[in-house]
Amino acid sequence: MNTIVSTHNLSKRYGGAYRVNDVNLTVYEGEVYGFLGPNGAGKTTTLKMLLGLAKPTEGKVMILGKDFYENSQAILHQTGSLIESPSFYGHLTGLENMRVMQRLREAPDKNVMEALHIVRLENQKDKKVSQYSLGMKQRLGIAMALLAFPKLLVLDEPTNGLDPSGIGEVRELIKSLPQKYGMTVMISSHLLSEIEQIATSVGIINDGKLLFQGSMEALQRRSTPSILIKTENNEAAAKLLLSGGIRALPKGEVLALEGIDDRRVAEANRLLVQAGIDVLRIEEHKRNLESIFLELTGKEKSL
Ligand SMILES: Nc1ncnc2c1ncn2[C@@H]1O[C@H](COP(=O)(O)OP(=O)(O)OP(=O)(O)O)[C@@H](O)[C@H]1O
Repeated sequence: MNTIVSTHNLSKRYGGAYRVNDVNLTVYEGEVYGFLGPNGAGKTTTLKMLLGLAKPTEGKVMILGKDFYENSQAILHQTGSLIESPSFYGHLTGLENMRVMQRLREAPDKNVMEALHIVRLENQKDKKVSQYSLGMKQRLGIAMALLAFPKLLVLDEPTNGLDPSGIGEVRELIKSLPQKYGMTVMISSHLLSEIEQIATSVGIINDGKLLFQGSMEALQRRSTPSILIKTENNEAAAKLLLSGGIRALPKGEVLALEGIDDRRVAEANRLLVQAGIDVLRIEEHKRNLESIFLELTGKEKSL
């Protein structure tokens, strides 16, 4: 697998504090990489550094196999992005705005209509952008990012301001880009549910630090349920189970057995009963991705 983006100890300090701290990202070709974190985690700052919109305090950015800061012109030519709110000429139509961008990006004529078609703005293309809704503006921003049909597309919270049907459309659009156009997509969001539905890989950032990076499957694997057992003597039970190779961690009134299958649950139960320790309760505690995310970020309230 080709690496399209990698960062090495990427850091950014604003004032006295590190807002992005030693971040090592790896994004492979053809992925939709979800960059997830609560508000203020450092997503936008990281994405800006990938695109030369903010200067790293420390660290290195490699894009398409080259050092970004030594090859920024060539790399930006193969990159499309939408960072924070898109800016437009309100007195011009959607199409005219696209034409301005087309000239800047030296993109072929046919791309303009194709990009407008992808974001479903063909029928609104002759309206002035000042009369566009927020969702239409967001879609025009995505069309502009798509205009050169770049190898790498970077979208910062692209569904912001969209209504539920708009969110669904943009989600489907993003998911189709790797297959249809060979693009690699990075998309940031503070919503786990959104990333879960779009991304094939995930990076989770909080307080400037990358807490998890891997495939969506790897993240989902961490959500195996734990088994909670309550006995009449948890301390003795934990010792006994450990001697049988089963780790049981005390959690309040119960013992938690992480990541074990049904057979091992039966074995644990048998061990306890045979040793004369009454088992009062066995229950399954399902951990969902939300709880893993909260555990990683420790930010329950901001979600
Ligand atoms: N130009 C700047 N000057 C000073 N501090 C900044 C600047 N830009 C960002 N920060 C700070 O850096 C931290 C990370 O901000 P950033 O915008 O990267 O977060 P984020 O994860 O994108 O969150 P959000 O979803 O709210 O935009 C915040 O504490 C923010 O206040």
